[in-house]
Amino acid sequence: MSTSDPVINLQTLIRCPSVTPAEGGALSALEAMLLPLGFKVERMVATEPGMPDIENLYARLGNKGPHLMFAGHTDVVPPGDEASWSHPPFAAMIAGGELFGRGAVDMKGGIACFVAAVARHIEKHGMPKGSISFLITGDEEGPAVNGTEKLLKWAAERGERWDACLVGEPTNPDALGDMIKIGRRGSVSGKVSVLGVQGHAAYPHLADNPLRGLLPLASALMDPPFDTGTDNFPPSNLEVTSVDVGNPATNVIPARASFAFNIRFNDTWTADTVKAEILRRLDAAAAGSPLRPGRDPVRYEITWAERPSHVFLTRNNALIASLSEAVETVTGRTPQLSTTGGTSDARFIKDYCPVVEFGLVGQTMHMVDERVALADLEILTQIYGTFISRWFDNALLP
Ligand SMILES: N[C@@H](CCC[C@H](NC(=O)CCC(=O)O)C(=O)O)C(=O)O
Ligand SMILES: [Zn+2]
Ligand SMILES: [Zn+2]
Repeated sequence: MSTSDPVINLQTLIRCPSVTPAEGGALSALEAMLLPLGFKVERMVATEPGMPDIENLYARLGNKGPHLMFAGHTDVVPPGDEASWSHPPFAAMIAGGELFGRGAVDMKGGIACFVAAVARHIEKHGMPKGSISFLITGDEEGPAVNGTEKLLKWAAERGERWDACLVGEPTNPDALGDMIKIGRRGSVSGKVSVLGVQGHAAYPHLADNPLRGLLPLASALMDPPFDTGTDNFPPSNLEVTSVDVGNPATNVIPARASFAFNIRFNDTWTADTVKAEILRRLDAAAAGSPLRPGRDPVRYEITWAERPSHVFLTRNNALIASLSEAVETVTGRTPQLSTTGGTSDARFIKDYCPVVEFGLVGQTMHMVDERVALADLEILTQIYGTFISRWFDNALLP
């Protein structure tokens, strides 16, 4: 099997229906691509009480340093309404110069190009001047509890050490060469419950409507802005993502009402300081709510989602330069170095080695008719190949 063609690699991967948490044959297909290239491939199943077991894969080519890791995920989000797709989501059909299928850009496409780039490197230059590893999880789109975080720990406990990592998530907004991600904002979620007194809607003086308290508390979290951004990060931003009362009766004032929120925060904050600011805002709004004249302060409870995601910025100039130069060499374009968007598994990898992210154009990720231009698969393979050569050359400089 020729693994130097990213289109064939991607068709093979898309035809494995690996919707989280199913492995769907995707890791086995990847293993079959890596073994003939000389990789030592290991499969690791991660478990957590109350959660589905997840299959992950770690593969290494070479046994000396320097050591470059490629990281990503083979799990995909569900296809949604399959009848709405122009081509079946797991058929990997090609039409009009594009390859259609769930995971085409997020991010089986990135993995297909990793493999093709390594295969071509070996064909052209022989074995790499150090080691290349693939750290691939089946739990990125899900809770991410049995995925990259555990796989890294498992590999590190077996003595694995890495000098740098490239994550192949789709980082480009419009065209290949637009954007490299060099860090990510942090993320904290929580739920606020406002406590009231249940009663008859026609006798409100006998009750205490929690919705009158909820509105100023929710507003106080969203405005004013937490900051205006920093040198390396966009502004922090909090969104109220859900309001829940669960009251089926129109003539009953409910006993409690709650709202959920999520904040993406920059390096002005840590998870702890941003939580403290959220509490400060809630307390101020609860005490001074203009919607409750003459009443006691709003009573509320808050629960935080279990695991915050921490903000990070990669400062390894050699790694960033190797990737930027590779993008420029192949596309003629200078990529923006960005920390925009959501979090990724790079938030776990940054604890082990410097990490950057570059992949396909993300416009159709998670959508019906997710698809990638065949030309982009070829270009990304060339970028990854150029990056491999440059990174090892830089890493081996005296
Ligand atoms: N489900 C995971 C983490 C969710 C990560 C998610 N990331 C993206 O959507 C990537 C988008 C981008 O590249 O900008 C997010 O930011 O919510 C968990 O709960 O840990
Ligand atoms: Zn992804
Ligand atoms: Zn995704």
